[in-house]
Amino acid sequence: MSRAVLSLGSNLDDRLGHLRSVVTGLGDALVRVSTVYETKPWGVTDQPDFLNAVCIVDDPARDSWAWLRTGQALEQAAGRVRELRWGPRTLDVDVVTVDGVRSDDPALLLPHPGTPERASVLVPWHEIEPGAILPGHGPIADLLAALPEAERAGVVARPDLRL
Ligand SMILES: Nc1ncnc2c1ncn2[C@@H]1O[C@H](COP(=O)(O)OP(=O)(O)OP(=O)(O)O)[C@@H](O)[C@H]1O
Ligand SMILES: Nc1nc2c(c(=O)[nH]1)N=C(CO)CN2
Repeated sequence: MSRAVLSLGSNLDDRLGHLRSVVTGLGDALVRVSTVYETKPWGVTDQPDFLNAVCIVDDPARDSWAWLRTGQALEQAAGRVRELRWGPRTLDVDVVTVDGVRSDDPALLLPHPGTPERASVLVPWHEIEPGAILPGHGPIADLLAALPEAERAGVVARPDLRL
């Protein structure tokens, strides 16, 4: 196991700087990274807009748990404090998929269960891997097409913000 899709989000402090810290921290494991998107918050809607991006990573030495630990270490380095569920955060790194792995361990749910409903994940992922399949759910192009137009409209590319 080695290849993973990670979703990145930030809506506090230096949002772009936090996303950049992930790109830097992943180093040679980074294969591809999407454009940065400005997105309307889902879940808790009374909070600042997010910057979101998705990246593909590859490292034969890391399994799915190692990708989770990598994400958590990057969150900690960005000063993340766990407060409200779905609330504001300096940096959120979710493991979306790792190869075809399925896991129902609450500490590492794979694929990440929020993915089919989240335009903030599907839009950037589709940009860098249009033919991707979400294990157990099918082509991400179909998941994206099934979302309400308002959800997709809340995800706006920010090509002026370079990772
Ligand atoms: N695929 C996954 N990626 C990241 N964390 C996961 C995953 N599956 C389970 N978790 C667990 O979720 C917890 C972190 O949740 P977090 O506070 O980031 O949730 P959230 O970002 O508010 O909500 P959501 O998980 O719906 O995006 C951690 O304890 C982690 O072990
Ligand atoms: N648009 C958007 N909304 C969110 C996000 C996120 O990354 N993007 N993350 C959340 C916490 O998990 C809650 N809400």
